[in-house]
Amino acid sequence: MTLDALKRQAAARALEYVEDGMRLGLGTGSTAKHFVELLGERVRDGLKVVGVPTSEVTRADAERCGIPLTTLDDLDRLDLTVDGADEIDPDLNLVKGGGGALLREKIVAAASDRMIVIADETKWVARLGRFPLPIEVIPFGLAATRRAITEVFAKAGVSGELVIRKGPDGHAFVTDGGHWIFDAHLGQIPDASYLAGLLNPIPGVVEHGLFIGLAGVAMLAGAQGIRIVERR
Ligand SMILES: O=C(CO)[C@H](O)[C@H](O)COP(=O)(O)O
Repeated sequence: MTLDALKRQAAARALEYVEDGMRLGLGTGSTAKHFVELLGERVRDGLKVVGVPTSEVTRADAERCGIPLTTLDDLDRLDLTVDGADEIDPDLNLVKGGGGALLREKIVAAASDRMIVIADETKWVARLGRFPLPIEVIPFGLAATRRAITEVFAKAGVSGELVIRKGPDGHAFVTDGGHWIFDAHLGQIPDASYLAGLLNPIPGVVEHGLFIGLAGVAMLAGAQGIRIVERR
């Protein structure tokens, strides 16, 4: 089975958790796109839900699939967010942001009573850090922000190259919020929670891709079927 087929299976399993009347956070990426498409089929069959997209790409996909959309300005809380991830560890801490939507993804996940992360088994890791950690930054004062990030890396016992992400045109990739992204090639992150706490207060850092304590359940699709892992 292809990776894409596994992603669709994980998305289909998460759909079983969706109930009539739910307010849903809609994730971004190739796995979340499957969820949006499958949800759209259910909506066309009469399911009543409303969604908050985590990116402009997902907004366009959801609109195309006929899913009614709203914003976090019009809702206090969401019942459930379903999103993909770049890495998932046994505590269900995540690295996200490979698709560049980490800021809105984290805002939406934090506003949700529950987050289900959907992925193929290749995203499961014993320890986060193999996937370059996305750090969304303000372009102003970039060198100062880079220095501050490097200092907290040393404090957290990690190191690695910080590379400004490029778009297909060769220029800096610009997020939906108008920011840039550093991809931090760390290899491994011994204490993701500690590193997250050190990155949060850096003035030029808008957000980072460490999602600590946000996911409640992971649905991991592999050759043997779907493995469901609940946060301990
Ligand atoms: O964090 C994300 C986007 O910002 C995605 O959820 C993450 O990159 C996984 O994407 P995919 O499902 O395509 O592997």
